[in-house]
Amino acid sequence: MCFRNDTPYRQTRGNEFDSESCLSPAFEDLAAAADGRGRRLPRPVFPFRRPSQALLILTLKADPPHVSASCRSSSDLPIDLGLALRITSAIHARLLPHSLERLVASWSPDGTTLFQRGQPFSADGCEDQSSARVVLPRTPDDAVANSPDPIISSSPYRLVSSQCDDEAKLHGKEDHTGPCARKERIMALHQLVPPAMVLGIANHVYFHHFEPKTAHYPLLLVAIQPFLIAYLRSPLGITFTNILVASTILITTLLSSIVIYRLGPWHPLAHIPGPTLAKVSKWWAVRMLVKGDKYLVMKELHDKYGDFVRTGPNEVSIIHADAIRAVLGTGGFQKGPYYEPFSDSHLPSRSLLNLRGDAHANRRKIWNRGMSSESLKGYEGILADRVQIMLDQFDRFVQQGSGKGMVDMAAWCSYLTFDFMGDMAFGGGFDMLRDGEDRGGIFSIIKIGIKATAIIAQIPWIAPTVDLIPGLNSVMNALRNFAYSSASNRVKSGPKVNKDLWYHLMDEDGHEKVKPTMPEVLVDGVLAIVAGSDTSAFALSYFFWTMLTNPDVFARVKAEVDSVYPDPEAILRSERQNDLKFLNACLQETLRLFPPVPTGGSREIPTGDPKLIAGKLIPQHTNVSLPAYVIHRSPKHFFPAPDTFDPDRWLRERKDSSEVLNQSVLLTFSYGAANCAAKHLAWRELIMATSALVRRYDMRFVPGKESGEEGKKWIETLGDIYVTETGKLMVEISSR
Ligand code: HEM
Repeated sequence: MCFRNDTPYRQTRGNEFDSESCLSPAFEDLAAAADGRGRRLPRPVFPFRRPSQALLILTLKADPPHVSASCRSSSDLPIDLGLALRITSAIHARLLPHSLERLVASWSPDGTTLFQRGQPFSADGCEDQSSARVVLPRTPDDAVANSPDPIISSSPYRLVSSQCDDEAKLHGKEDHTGPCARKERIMALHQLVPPAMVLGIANHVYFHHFEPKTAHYPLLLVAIQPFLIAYLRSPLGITFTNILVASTILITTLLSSIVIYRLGPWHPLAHIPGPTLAKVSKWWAVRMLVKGDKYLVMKELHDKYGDFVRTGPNEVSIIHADAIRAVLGTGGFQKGPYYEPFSDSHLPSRSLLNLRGDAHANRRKIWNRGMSSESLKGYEGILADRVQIMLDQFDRFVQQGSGKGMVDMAAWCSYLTFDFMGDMAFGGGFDMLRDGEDRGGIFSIIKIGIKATAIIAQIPWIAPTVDLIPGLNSVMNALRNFAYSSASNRVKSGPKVNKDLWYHLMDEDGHEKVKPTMPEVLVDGVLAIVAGSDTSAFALSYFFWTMLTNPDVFARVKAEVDSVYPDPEAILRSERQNDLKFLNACLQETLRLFPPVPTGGSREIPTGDPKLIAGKLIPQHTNVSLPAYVIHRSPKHFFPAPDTFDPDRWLRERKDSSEVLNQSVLLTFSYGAANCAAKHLAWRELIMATSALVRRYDMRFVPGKESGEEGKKWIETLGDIYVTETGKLMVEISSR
């Protein structure tokens, strides 16, 4: 018995391999399983489809010498060994190349290599030449193409592969680029389809049940799987095309499965109407945030669908009056994942806006002390100083402009509120009013920060991943650095004569058993600036815009302010502010029509049974939002003319029974335990700034080629980015 090859070979007759008794029982089992004739092997180590694929794993586990010991005749040996080698190569060439070498070497009686890899082995003189032909594979493709395994060789890939071989033989050369080779590759790609589809669906089921809190692991998982599929399933292994095809199929199946589930009648929110795109993905809402028209879209949707609209796969927007107490009131729900990105993950503490339950109640207690009537009285001096700087600057513009000054009212209102909040939270820090501009750029940083955060808040689970991307978190870094330096200045300067918000948040008068930590005060200081400056600035801008677009109303406001404050020098004293009834009504009406937080965040239904909200069952983990802008304009709550600026609706004695003024749905400052912590402070700020400016100046839209038409269109520049962003509001001022 002999084997011949180009490489050294050995005659085996007469040595121990001749013996019939050397057939190992282990190998006999494996061989039987390999061709599917004998009893099946127990579960293979890897979940391979074919019994023959399990062969080598078990063969290798069974120790290669058994393989060699089993060979009785020339035909046995090459078939079985060849089968093992080829299958090894086809499936494990990358995993077990050394095992392959070892297998060959250990078959050789003296431990030397009998064949070399890649060299053909023929069995001249052997009993069964046809089946004895062994080609040790160069590549996994070779291995499959030459496999004597009936299962491998009967696969579509094998058929094409052998046709290609035949064609190559016919033409006397191998063609790697021709149609045959292409067809061969396509057939190989087919092998990727079923596992990629199965994994796509499996991923959906997994993500659905174990909702990921970050995108790290899902992204990693989805990125790795195409490699595994290509590696385990394709005869061509990990190639660029294989990865591309496997990922495309996997991701397409995953997305299709998600879409089908979300649109299907089995979804727990299927009973709530809404736009199809919104039901499918929150990316729909990202588009609104980028455009800034969320408040308008929500209004349109509620006009179309009614009180309940499904605005996301797991999100419902409600404008029914009963929902306000159910969601925000006592026994309502906690803030949902929407708020997560609003926390600075680099700081060990969360701001009040992002605390829940007892932690929120404890911190809110400190804030409430800082917002008591006594504390507010203490802040008046700080506020009056800043309003005075604004008046001085405006006077200067009027003087320089020979009696007429031109100001961007939106910008100046922002300077006022930022400077005031800086004084309150960190004992100073901004001087935008004095500079007439935002020299430090902090103003724009905050704006960009809020917009970016509001966009990410639509898909909060990507926030931690985005945070890892260098450069993208530079906005938060800048804000944090600003807060750190302001805080250290405030600590150095010590308590102020006028107690500021920092004084209370830091518990400098020692009310608390456990003093708040520095990071806690820091994040709340930043919150005060972010939550307190933009909102109040927009409220002021809206007010002046509504005045300028309603000159009759403006005239009545002026008359009231003049009569309450005949002495212009007394305007910054707050004692008589409550007498400004019409001004109050105008502010109330402005904020009804244009709430500075137009659509806001959402609350999450906790794990457990569905909750009944305004007559509808809302399932667990649904995020419920109550869009103030839409609620405030509903004819069910404000009638007649809910879209019209009509301050008198707040003062009229209601004679007409059809008139509706449902104050209980006003969400300008939100509602419940987590409503605006500084509502009263904000109101005082609005009254003081508006009355001072109205008392001192006449105003009109800057006249120009469109005779102030541009000014009237200012309202179209409003963008809803959780708070509001606006364009320039150019106003001509002159002394009264
Ligand atoms: C016209 C001006 C203001 C308006 C319209 C306004 C509106 C709001 C609204 C709607 C919320 C709830 C936000 C939510 O739940 O997502 C809120 C929360 C808050 N606001 Fe204001 N705000 C104003 C001014 C201020 C000022 C001046 C300060 C700061 C000193 C401030 C501090 C806060 C804080 C700390 C919270 C979080 C309260 C909590 O979660 O317990 N706000 N505000």
